[in-house]
Amino acid sequence: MNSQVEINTDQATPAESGANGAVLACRQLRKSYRQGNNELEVLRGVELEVKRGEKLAIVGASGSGKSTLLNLLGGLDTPTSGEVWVAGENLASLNANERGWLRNSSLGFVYQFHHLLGEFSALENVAMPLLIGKQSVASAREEARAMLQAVGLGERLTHKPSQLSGGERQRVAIARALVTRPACVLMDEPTGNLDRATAREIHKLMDKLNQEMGISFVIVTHDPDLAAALDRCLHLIDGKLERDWHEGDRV
Ligand SMILES: Nc1ncnc2c1ncn2[C@@H]1O[C@H](COP(=O)(O)OP(=O)(O)OP(=O)(O)O)[C@@H](O)[C@H]1O
Repeated sequence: MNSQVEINTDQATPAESGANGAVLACRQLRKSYRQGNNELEVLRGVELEVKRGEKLAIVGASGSGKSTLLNLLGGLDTPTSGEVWVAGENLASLNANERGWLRNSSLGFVYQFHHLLGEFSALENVAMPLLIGKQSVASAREEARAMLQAVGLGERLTHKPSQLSGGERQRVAIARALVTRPACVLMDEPTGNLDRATAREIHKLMDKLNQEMGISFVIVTHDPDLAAALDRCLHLIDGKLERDWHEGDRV
């Protein structure tokens, strides 16, 4: 992996922070699913504030609601009640277009399975969010190339996802999430599908990009090593976020 590539930090300023310097926050967030006559209350008043540059782990048992929470924080789903604030904007106060724009400009997403577009090259996949953001093709390709170099894939620009290894595909997904210089990247089990050595490489890369670009990370993970290596680790228990009692005063 090429760690020598310089990222232009002049352009790396994350989107405006919200109140209290939070790039992402939620208040009294609740989410229930209706199944026939039954109501499944998954989130029961989640409170969260993610500061600029902070790396946060969310852990919890299978089915505790971690992906549900991440989807609400990313504006991909709507809460039953409560508020989500992204870069100082209350998502509920925006229309669908405005929400889409804010999502594209302020947030990045990385999932366990990369969700790259199979018919496009690595370069085209990474350039896509910039093109959606109405950037010119030439500058979108240039920034995508620089970001792929930053994640050590400068030699793989024209490869399609099927021509890349699992770790390389995940690095393309990370490059795609970071290329818009978002305030915060939301990750759902980003290395859950990779072997330990590759996962460790990806974790080091996330650290490097976090330090160089000041981007915040919210990472849902079952990996205790990754959770312990981040700034904070919160447990989703009974529909609420609780600090990790292993973390002492770090929360
Ligand atoms: N669209 C839906 N309709 C009904 N129930 C749902 C829906 N989405 C999720 N659930 C339920 O909500 C609960 C939380 O699901 P979620 O995927 O958020 O859990 P998770 O903590 O991410 O789990 P895992 O660690 O296994 O991925 C589960 O019991 C799930 O069955």
